[in-house]
This record gives sequence, C-alpha cells and structure tokens, in this order.
Amino acid sequence: MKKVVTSKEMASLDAYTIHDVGIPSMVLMERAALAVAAQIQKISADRERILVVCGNGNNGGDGVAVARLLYLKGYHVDLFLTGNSQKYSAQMAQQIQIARHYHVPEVNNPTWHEYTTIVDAVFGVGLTRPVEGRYKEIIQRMNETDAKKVAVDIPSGLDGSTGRVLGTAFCADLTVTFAFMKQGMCFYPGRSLSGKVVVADIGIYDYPGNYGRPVWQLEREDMKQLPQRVPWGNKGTFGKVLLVAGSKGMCGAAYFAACAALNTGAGMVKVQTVEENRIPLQSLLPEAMVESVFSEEINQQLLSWCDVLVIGPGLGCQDESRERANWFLAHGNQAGKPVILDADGLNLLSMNPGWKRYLKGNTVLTPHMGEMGRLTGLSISELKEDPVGAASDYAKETGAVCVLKDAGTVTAGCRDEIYINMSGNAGMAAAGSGDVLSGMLAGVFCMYLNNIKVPDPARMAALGVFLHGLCGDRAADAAGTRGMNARNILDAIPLVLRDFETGNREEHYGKIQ
Ligand SMILES: NC(=O)C1=CN([C@@H]2O[C@H](COP(=O)(O)OP(=O)(O)OC[C@H]3O[C@@H](n4cnc5c(N)ncnc54)[C@H](OP(=O)(O)O)[C@@H]3O)[C@@H](O)[C@H]2O)[C@@H](O)CC1
Ligand SMILES: Nc1ncnc2c1ncn2[C@@H]1O[C@H](COP(=O)(O)OP(=O)(O)O)[C@@H](O)[C@H]1O
Ligand SMILES: [K+]
Repeated sequence: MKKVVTSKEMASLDAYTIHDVGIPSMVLMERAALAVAAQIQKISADRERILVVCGNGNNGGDGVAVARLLYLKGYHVDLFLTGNSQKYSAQMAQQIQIARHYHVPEVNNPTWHEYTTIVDAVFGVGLTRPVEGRYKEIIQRMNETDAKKVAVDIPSGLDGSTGRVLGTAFCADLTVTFAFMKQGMCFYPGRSLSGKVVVADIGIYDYPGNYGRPVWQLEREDMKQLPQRVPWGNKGTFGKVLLVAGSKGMCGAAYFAACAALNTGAGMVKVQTVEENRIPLQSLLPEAMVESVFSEEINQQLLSWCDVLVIGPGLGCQDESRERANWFLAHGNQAGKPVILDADGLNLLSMNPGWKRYLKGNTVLTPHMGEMGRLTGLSISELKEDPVGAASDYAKETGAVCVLKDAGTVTAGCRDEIYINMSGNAGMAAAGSGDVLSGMLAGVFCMYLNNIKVPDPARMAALGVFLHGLCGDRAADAAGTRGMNARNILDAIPLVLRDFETGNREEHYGKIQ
C-alpha cells in the first residue's frame, strides 16, 4: 500500500522533516537528485545528450543537482536555467554555485532536437497558478522533442492535488517522485502525463501530526491480505449472497452481479427478481437460485438466509422496484448485514433521501459520477475537481462507504480511510462492468466471514475495487481494450484470484507436488 499526498501535504511533510526532524534541505535535495540521476542512468546510454530544464524554486534546485551528478559521471549534460536569478530559492542559488564550481555546461537557447533525454525541473509541487508566457512556450518545446522525457517530482504544469493541467504541462515518460505518490498523478490527465512513476525514498517520512486525510493506493502485494479459503469449509461457510436485482427486460445486470459474486468465491447466490427473469437467469447461471415472490414471509426467509446483500443492478426505478429496494435496504441494515447498494438502488436513494437513515458503516454505495451527481446535487465537473473530497464528504454524511467509480475510483469510509484505485483500464468503460463490481464486492465481503480479523468495510471495498481493476486488466490482455466486455471481466476473476491463491496455498500447506 502506498501513501498518496496532495501538494499541500507534501509541503508540510518537507517542512516538518527540515524544521522538526532537522534534516537540512540540501541533504534532502541531494538524495532527491541522486534518485533521479540513478533512474536516468538506467535509461540513457553514455553518449546520449541530456538537457536539464530548471525553474526558480527547489524543483529547479533538484534539476541543477541532477545535472551536476550526471556531468560528474561523464554524461553530456547541459543546464538550461529558465528563470530570473533574482527569484531563485536559497537552495536553487546554492545548487547553481556548486554546479558552476564543477563547470557544468549551461545553455541559454537550447537546440532542442539535439537532445536524447530532457529532464523537467521547471515546477514541482510548488506550482500555484497557471503556467503562462515564456514558461508555457518552454514546456511546449520540451514536449515537441522526440527525446525521452523525465520529470523531477511531478510533471511541470500538473496540479499535484487534482491531476488537472494548469495552463500547460510536461508530458513525461518517467516521473521520479519524492517520498510519496502525489494525488494529482493518480487522476487523469495527470496520470497519463506522469508516465511510469518511481517513488524514491529521500528521507522524508510520515509524521504523527494530522495534516489531512490519509489516502492510500493499493498494490498487488496487498492482495495477499485476502483470506485463504479455509480447508474445512462447505458452501455455507463461504458466504450466501442475496441479490435484489433485475426487472422486466433487465436481466443481464442481475446475471453479471450474481456470476461475479460466485466467481469471487461466494458459496451460494440467490437472486430476488421478477418472474420473467427466472428462465434466462437459470439458463445463464444454473448455479444461482431465483426467487420471484415478494412477500413479507419470503423476504424474511431470504434475509435470514443471506450473509451479504446486493441491491440495485438492473432493478429499475418503478414503484415495484422501489418497494423491493426499500424492504431489503431497511431490513438488511436492521439485521446488521452488509449491503452493497448499486445502480438503480442508488437512483432510488436519490429519489428517496429519507432512505439515508438505513445506511450504516457496512453499507457500500457504488455510484459512478452520474449517480453521484444525482445523490449529491453536484455537477460532474465539480465532482471531478475533487473526487477524494466528494467521496469522503458523502461517506461522512451518510455513515456508509462510498465507492465513487471513475477511471480512478475513490473509496472512502466514514472513518477517514481513503483509497484511490489505479488498476483497470478504459476497456472497462462498457455496460456491465459496474454490475460485475457490485457482485465482486459481495464476494470479497464473503471472504472475510470466517476470518478472525475483519478489516474496516472501506478497506474490504477498496480491495474489491482493486481486484475488479486487475480482472479488467487481465480481460484487456485477452481481448484488448476495444473488444473486451463485462463477460471477459467475469472470466478473468478466477484467473486473477488463482494467482494470489497459489502463493497462499504453498505458504500454508507447503509446495503442492
Ligand atoms: N522543501 C525541500 O527542501 C525539498 C523540496 N524538493 C523539491 O522542491 C520542490 C518544491 O519546491 P518549491 O516549493 O520551491 O516549489 P517549485 O515546485 O520549485 O515551484 C516554485 C517556484 O515556481 C514559481 N512558480 C510557481 N507557479 C508558477 C507559475 N505558474 N509560473 C511561473 N512561476 C511559478 C514560484 O515563483 P513565485 O510563485 O514565488 O513567483 C517559485 O519560484 C518539490 O517538488 C521537489 O522537487 C526536494 O528537493 C526535496 C526537498
Ligand atoms: N478508464 C477506466 N479505467 C479504469 N476503470 C474504469 C474506466 N472506465 C470505467 N472503469 C470502471 O468500470 C466500472 C464501470 O461501472 P459503471 O459505470 O457502473 O458501468 P455499468 O453501469 O455500465 O456497469 C467502474 O468500476 C469503473 O471504475
Ligand atoms: K518537474
């Protein structure tokens, strides 16, 4: 799990390390420059020509130090100091003095096409306003070259908190970022502009003070947290999922969610749906049971049978759908069962705000941007401006976990734990992917039924979101991002889970012959 910080938080961490811990700024800068130089050495052959473009601040200071380190290693490096010497930060001025001592070459008007690597040290996390004028022109020239492009800390022009471009931005192949992943590099377009990201340890660590909300990015390694399947279990042990899903003419969503729950390892699945969906569902997914009677007695039986509920995929918003959602949401939460509320379940929630009283810490809401707009009254552009804030505010307001789905899905619980998801791809922007997610989330909740240590529901939801993206990536490997569909994601679930299972099995039972 990697910590993710905003520009403002990074500035506080820098200041804390320098002033409270006592590590001099020049020491941090040297470590930062060493990390960048090491990465450049990996991608640049000896004879290549490197141009390091520096601004006035400490990001520029890093760049000057990088140029010096590479020059002293024998690289053909030129420094291009773009700013006004009157405005140099103290460290930048000191770095220039050191570089001049070693006669690192400087150019004022670079012949751009001669360079094979361009290093961007114009602006870092200190960018405060849109890039204009001469800086804009320089960044555009840097982007136009065919050289390999390396950004120091963050591509210049990128807002380190939102991922938005401020005026114009450097488009990097590689970004060497310091201490922590920056939030603006997790969201598009920042994520595309950053290229490959290496997070370098430069001696800045977390501190116990509260400088903001902790935000995390899950990694493959974290999937090892998923509990292994207990060897003594039966189908009841592994969880019973009830899906309140599907309406007349909307059977597919119920199928995707039900199949996803089974493929993620749930022991049994029942679908509460309309009679019209019985035959198609049972033909498509004979493993699932179907119930179409909606009565107090049958509903109570379904509820006491299940461990986890999914309410909403393909449910529709008509009166009869509203009654179904209302009954199972109200009673499900009263019974203390985890509820995944998705799709029309969320649309019904926005039409019936009184339902918020049914939401609890183990309710997971999975709105995409459109659904979130209906729930909160915010526009999509407002939501995209600060998805972390939007998800976390809504989680706090409702007391539920909010999974705000997008290319970088944000999962927030009401206890301030926030996750930004980086798995998945544009092939998942296709009908049915969201239904698969809701079923997978139920499957992940089922995995923890027999576990002594049950993580916070927000963590379980974030693991499900990450897993969903990994399955999307596996589906894209098989079918490409254009041709893949929700069924490819369903097919990928067992394969992806198997990767993590093999390790577990060997760890627990020794190598299987
Ligand atoms: N703290 C440390 O010791 C460490 C910091 N480290 C490094 O420092 C970076 C942060 O450095 P930083 O805070 O100096 O800010 P930075 O990103 O260089 O930009 C500020 C400069 O840009 C200018 N400027 C801003 N916007 C502008 C615009 N639109 N158009 C034009 N100018 C604009 C601004 O000018 P001003 O606003 O004052 O006019 C100022 O001159 C960080 O990313 C990392 O690389 C590491 O070495 C580790 C140790
Ligand atoms: N470009 C993308 N990169 C990564 N994940 C994506 C991308 N586009 C969509 N997704 C994921 O695919 C799913 C789409 O869900 P949703 O919008 O509810 O679709 P549907 O309702 O059609 O099933 C979400 O989990 C979302 O995060
Ligand atoms: K930069």
